[in-house]
Amino acid sequence: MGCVQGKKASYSQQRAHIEKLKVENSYVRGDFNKSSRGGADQAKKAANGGGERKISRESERGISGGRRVLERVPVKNIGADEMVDGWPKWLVENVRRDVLAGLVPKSADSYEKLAKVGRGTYSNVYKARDKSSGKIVALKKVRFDTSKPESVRFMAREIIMLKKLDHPNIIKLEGVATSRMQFSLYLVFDFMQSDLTKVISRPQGRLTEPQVEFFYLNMKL
Ligand SMILES: Nc1ncnc2c1ncn2[C@@H]1O[C@H](COP(=O)(O)OP(=O)(O)OP(=O)(O)O)[C@@H](O)[C@H]1O
Repeated sequence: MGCVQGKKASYSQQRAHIEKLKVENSYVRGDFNKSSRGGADQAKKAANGGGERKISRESERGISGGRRVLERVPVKNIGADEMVDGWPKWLVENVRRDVLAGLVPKSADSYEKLAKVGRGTYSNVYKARDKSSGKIVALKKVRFDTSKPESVRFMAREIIMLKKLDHPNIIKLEGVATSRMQFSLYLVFDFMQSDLTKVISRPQGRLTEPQVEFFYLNMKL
């Protein structure tokens, strides 16, 4: 086992590599609750004919004399996305047709958000109910730094892979929903009641050896 692990990149190495790729491809890092609220406010404003506003973020520009030089740069206008066939224009213009093939564009308004259940490095995850079917799903909100083609294509690759993956141990991508916030999308997944982190940190204490073996084998399958 040790030899196998020695040859392959560890989970944390793989994870670090993915995080690096996301940074390089303009995913937006961190908690964007405030921005999300801003987005909702802006959507309301837009609905009222209130127009757009610029938001800015601190971006690392370089290191000078050992100190990080931060610059406030305008990132994007928040307002309604221009839509093409139900999808945001910036999305259809930057991904291959097959990425969205078979996906029916839904709006985030088709879901009732019930609770925020998790936070990824570049996303917030919500438990939500599909208003038409009543199904409980997980909405993973991914936001992009800008509408840079490479950031959208990076996400498109993720969608292509998720669409292909069909395995009982891999959570299924149900669809993609559009957001009221510009340059932002929801990936819609089956809702999982628990995950390995919750299982490991359960109040009953450490897992037994057979349980560890069970989870290990399932991860390898
Ligand atoms: N399908 C789901 N059902 C229930 N909870 C989920 C689901 N997907 C993610 N979560 C919750 O959200 C948390 C963060 O999600 P995830 O692990 O996918 O983030 P990540 O891979 O770090 O995301 P990012 O793409 O932003 O890097 C998970 O630890 C889990 O608690």
